[in-house]
Amino acid sequence: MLTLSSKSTTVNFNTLRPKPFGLSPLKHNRHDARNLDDLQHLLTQHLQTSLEVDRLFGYFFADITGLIALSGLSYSHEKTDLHLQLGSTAANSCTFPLIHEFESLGILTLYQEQPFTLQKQMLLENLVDTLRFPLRNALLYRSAVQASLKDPLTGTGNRAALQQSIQRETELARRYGQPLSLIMLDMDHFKRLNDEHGHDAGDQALKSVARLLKAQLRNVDMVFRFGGEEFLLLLANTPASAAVQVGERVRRAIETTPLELRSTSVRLSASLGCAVYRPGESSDALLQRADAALYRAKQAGRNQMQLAV
Ligand SMILES: Nc1nc2c(ncn2[C@@H]2O[C@H](COP(=O)(O)OP(=O)(O)OP(=O)(O)O)[C@@H](O)[C@H]2O)c(=O)[nH]1
Repeated sequence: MLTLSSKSTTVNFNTLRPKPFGLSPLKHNRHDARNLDDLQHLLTQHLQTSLEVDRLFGYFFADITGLIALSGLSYSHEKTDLHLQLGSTAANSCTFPLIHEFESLGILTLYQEQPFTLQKQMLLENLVDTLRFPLRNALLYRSAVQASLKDPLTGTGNRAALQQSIQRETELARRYGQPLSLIMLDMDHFKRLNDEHGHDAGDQALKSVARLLKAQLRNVDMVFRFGGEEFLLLLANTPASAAVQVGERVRRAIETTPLELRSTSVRLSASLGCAVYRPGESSDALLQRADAALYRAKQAGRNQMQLAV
């Protein structure tokens, strides 16, 4: 069911659908009415050409604002934390919960300076309807892509995601001369934890550490599970001095957050190696330097961070 609510009204369009476009100026003008058909046709065609959510809304907004005055739109899909806005917000808004077979595809809000007439709301509802199937497909595609880049146990990025991100971030750091730091983190004595408390306890420890890492970092920092009990933190726009602080914060958070198991509580620790990107060096070389620093941290007694040379 598609329902629409505006600032002051809530309209169920299942009951209103048979009504034609009504008394708006569009109704009296064959040219405009033809354009509306064209618009619906054009929209349907455009929306078939992309599986990317932001592009779909880009086409949608560009196409309908060619005929209908709107200031902007916003779209949010809470389930996937997807939010986007095009144009600008305005005094009046019209909100469309997008639903496909009982599944929420998100909420679309359209903005304009003038109040929305009922006719305009109905017209927009018809146009919004063209989004439903393309949007459903785009959301499915997006979640498949995201799943393929996530480590299923910890929800952090996986190795494939790391490859993409590190290429992009080193390229950006090189082009804009911004500092980029990379921290490689390896849990200490993880084999012992598995051996003494079982593999499930080891898995719980990895999940707990992933949570701690995410909690300690900024939104723009990236966390990846690099190997079994190894994580990688990619800190964009972060020089060595700040990376050292981040590393120490993370190390301390792990050290001071014991893993609570059913019958006991286990202390955890991790060793870290940090390398700061040198303009022109390959991502592999950067990773190798972080790895060498991590090795030194292990050699020096664990539960510490070493900076790469
Ligand atoms: N529970 C669990 N254990 C894992 C996973 N991936 C790797 N491991 C275990 O992590 C352990 C890593 O052992 P080692 O490489 O010897 O390292 P360590 O025992 O942490 O020793 P140091 O790194 O030298 O402190 C192995 O026993 C792996 O089986 C996982 O997904 N879950």
